[in-house]
Amino acid sequence: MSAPSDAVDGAAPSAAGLAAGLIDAEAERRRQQAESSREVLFADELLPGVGDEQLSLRAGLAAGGSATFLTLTTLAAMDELESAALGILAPDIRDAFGMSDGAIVFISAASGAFLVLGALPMGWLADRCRRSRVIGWAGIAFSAMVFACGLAANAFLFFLARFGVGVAKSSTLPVHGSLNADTYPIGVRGRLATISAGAARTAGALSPLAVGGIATLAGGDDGWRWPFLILGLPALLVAVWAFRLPEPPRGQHEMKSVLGEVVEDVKPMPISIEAAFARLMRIRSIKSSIIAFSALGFSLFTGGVLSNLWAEDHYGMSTFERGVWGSVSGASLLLALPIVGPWYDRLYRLDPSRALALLGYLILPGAVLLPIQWSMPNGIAFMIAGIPAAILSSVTFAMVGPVLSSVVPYRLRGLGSALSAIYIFFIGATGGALLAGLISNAYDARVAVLVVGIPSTLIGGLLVVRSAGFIKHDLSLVVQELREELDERDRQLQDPENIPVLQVNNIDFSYGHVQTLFDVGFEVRRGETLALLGTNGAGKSTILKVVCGLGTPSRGVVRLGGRTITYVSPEQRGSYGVHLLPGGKGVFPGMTVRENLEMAAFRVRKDPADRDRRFAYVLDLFPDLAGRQGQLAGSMSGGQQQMLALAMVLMHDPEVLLIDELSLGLAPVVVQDLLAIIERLKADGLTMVIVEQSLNIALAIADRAVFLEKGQVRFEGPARELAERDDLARAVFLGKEGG
Ligand SMILES: Nc1ncnc2c1ncn2[C@@H]1O[C@H](COP(=O)(O)OP(=O)(O)OP(=O)(O)O)[C@@H](O)[C@H]1O
Repeated sequence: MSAPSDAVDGAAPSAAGLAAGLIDAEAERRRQQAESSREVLFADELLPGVGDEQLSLRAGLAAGGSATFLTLTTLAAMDELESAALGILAPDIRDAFGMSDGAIVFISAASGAFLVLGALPMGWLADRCRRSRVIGWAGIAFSAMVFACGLAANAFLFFLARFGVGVAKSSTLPVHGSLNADTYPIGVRGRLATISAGAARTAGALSPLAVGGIATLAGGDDGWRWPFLILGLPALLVAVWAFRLPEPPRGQHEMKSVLGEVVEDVKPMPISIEAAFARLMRIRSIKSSIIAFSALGFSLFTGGVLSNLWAEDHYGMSTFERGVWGSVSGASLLLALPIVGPWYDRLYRLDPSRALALLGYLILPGAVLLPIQWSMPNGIAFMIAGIPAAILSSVTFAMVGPVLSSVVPYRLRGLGSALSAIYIFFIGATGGALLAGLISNAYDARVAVLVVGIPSTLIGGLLVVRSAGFIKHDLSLVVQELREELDERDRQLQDPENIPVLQVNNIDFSYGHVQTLFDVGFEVRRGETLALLGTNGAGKSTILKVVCGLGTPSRGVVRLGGRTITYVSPEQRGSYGVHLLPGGKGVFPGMTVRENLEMAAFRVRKDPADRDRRFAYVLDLFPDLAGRQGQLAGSMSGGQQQMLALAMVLMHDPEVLLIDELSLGLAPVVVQDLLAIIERLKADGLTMVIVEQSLNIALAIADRAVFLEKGQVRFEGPARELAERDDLARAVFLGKEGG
């Protein structure tokens, strides 16, 4: 039941009846929304990577060639070696530069924040450029900055060098993750991630020995510099080799698993970071796991440094002793990784939600293990007791990559990983470092670890378990999107002359938590005028926002001339010819008509011939405005201002013109003038989508109509057929103005 249809029936509903109706309608909307957010559209075996044949590691590696994996793993191992070096050398660097505990904890963990600065551009590059090049250049920068750490003359220069290392390292998560996911089949992602983490850990485990050994051998106050100076060279060699790695088609393994073939987008449209992030944060399994892993980051990143400081200050352990125990801890993780990787891959093939839940259950015991470790009576017991918690958190962190690769839309892999890097390292690592640094300075390292570590482990574990409940739904959306792409590709191949100018397919859209569009879809052909009709609040204006890029849908695709523009920015869509005339006042009232039009011609200010052509066209179309060019826009009538707003949007020479509320609030005589102009635009071949409250006006101008109710399409077809649908037509305002 809805208020508008009651009103049309002519019955005067009571206030209580209206309120009950609204409550019912809201309850129905919530039910529909809850259903659509968990609904699994396809059987398990149709989801990417689920129910596939078991794949041996060797076959998986052979499918993409082992060079990529080996190179990326070596680079990741060097990252880890370098990070571990910092943890081990922290007390020496602190003493060399006369810093406090808080300062060295902050500098070590703040690489996380520096890493975030690079993550966005790296993710953006990963989604649009050849990834091997990005990896090569980032590797070169990394080796240079590591070298600079060893040469730093004071604490500030050391801080700057750490900044450089952090930014250079930021390619690891977005670019390596994206390249690995597109190079190797889904069935081996868990194992590859654990091998990579294992190699990194081996480097990390050897690092304390190597780093401690080199620093002790070099001796003196400056011994800590040598490990940095020596590491720079091999990092440089691997980076140069990385330029030679092959570039696989994006999303190829999801496509092979779901469609049996690869549909390659050869000239993809540029992706807007804002749209990508908006879309990603609407995918619930991604959002929950990203927040979960950032909560975990609070304890994971500061834990190592604080343990080392505590071991030296409280138990009097030397650099070498700490190094040995760090190596033992790292080595014991290696025993766990070969179990978890295959376990994850097997579970994922059977049921992805169980694979994700497994990770959550592995995180939770850490909340009990931490206080046990930090209550140990001596250094050796302390180091041994820390091993189980370190293993569990590191194992689950190794799986961030495979989890994200499975649910992030393949076009957004780089930015998806960048988003998680921002959350994990900026909020998790830096937030954790600041908090732990403050608490450590005010109390001690133990209080810092317990206050920060226990809640973050609990929150992280529970959120990962929660995200397991959404993953099948989210994977089924991946399938739907891939199938839609294949159908579209086939359609374009069969009938290349007949590609619609605008396509809106399977769109879901929410304002915050309130979903307003449900599976909306329609097409507009070149030169066609489509009317969007519906009751108040049905979602008509929202559709226009989605088409012009002011809103990012949580599902579905928008295409312009057959090319996907779902993640393209509004400005860029404007340059491709999609323009919106918003409802309400669309002019600058304090400027003259001429100045308003000049503002609209800003884009072509450097091309006087084109600018003059547009002026001539618009002034010819609106002779009344031609005579009022010196008049202030605000002093004109509502109808004249609407004409000026239309003239301004036409100055952009649109290919698709979207008009919100064409006739709302205008006098009948003005509406007649407007309709004459719309007729002329139609005759000139302009494609238009017009939101219109009046059925009569819609019938007068539109070739086809889409009727919406409560965010769903109830009718799509020739406008005159809508007039014959009594049930729908009654719900629309029968236009006072037009007719
Ligand atoms: N910025 C916003 N934030 C939150 N909710 C919004 C926002 N804009 C619109 N809505 C809600 O979204 C739903 C669809 O609104 P929309 O404006 O798209 O409908 P419409 O069909 O154009 O209606 P009308 O003809 O009344 O403008 C409505 O329930 C509206 O209240």
